Amino acid sequence: MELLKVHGSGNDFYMLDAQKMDKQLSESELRQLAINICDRDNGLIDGADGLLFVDKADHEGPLGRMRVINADGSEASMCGNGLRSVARYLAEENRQQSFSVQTMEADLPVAKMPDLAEGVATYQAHIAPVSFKAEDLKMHVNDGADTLVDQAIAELDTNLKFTAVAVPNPHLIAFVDQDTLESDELGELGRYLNNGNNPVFPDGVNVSFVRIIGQNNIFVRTFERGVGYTNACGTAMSASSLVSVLLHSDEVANNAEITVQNPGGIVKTRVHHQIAGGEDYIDLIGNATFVRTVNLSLEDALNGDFSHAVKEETDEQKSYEDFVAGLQLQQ
Ligand SMILES: N[C@@H](CCC[C@H](N)C(=O)O)C(=O)O
Repeated sequence: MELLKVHGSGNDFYMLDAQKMDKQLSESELRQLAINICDRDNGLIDGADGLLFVDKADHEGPLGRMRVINADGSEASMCGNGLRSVARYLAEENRQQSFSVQTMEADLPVAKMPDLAEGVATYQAHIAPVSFKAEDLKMHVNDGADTLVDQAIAELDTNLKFTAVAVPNPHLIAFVDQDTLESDELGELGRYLNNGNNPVFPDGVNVSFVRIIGQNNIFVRTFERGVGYTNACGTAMSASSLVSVLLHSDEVANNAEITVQNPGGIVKTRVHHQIAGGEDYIDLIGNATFVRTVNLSLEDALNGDFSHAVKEETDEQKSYEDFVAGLQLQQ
């Protein structure tokens, strides 16, 4: 079995192509594989934030299908950073540069973009569908409110105001100052809202703190459902860009290129908020770095034995690190 280690802005995954396997995985095997491989202490090399499972699409149109399994074995409906790496993988396997990828709720357009820097392969992913409805978020706040936009949550012990949006995985977003951004208040919220038995988000939620740095320039830090703190979360950065346009349009503009800084580097977004009606969507542009290939037996991986894994590093991680080091990032 060959796995490909990839990342988008430091949000890292192992990618597995079902069509290159000699047996079909059961659902329980897929989840156990994700849990074993992603473990940061005992997993495959340095572990990962999740497993990207690539397969052929089950209908005409898309070039392939992406499923994303979090490090805890839960499956999510979408993965923005992962979709860019899947797009690159399918582009190179099929010699195409613009196509769609089947995801849980939609076939999403993806495209190769000009490299952000030498050796930094760059792709764009279309992030949609977008919903602010409590039922789509599986959210129960403020006595059954239908939406949550720039409001306090009565059920939480915090003075912060939040906006909840599904893209389509669920995100809870608050604008904060630098001190709060650097505190563990994000972790406290994230751990509680993903503890599996809270009344607010019983299925969990990705929680992000956002600081507006300047004109069309934001910083996003995320505690992810099913993972914990990550270097970046593509859907969270996309959702945060949309909410920034809605609530801070004087600083973050619709239909403009937004720089989104994160602990793992940067991405670019472009929000398409359909003022005259129509579906909102966000373009997410950023690196799709291939770090290494790893060969190991499926049996070993399912047993959590990685002692016989054979790895081959690329030189792309150095290119990405040089790119980030060269950025004039504002904190
Ligand atoms: N990091 C991903 C999101 C992965 C799924 C998320 N943790 C969830 O459970 O919704 C991204 O880049 O969007």
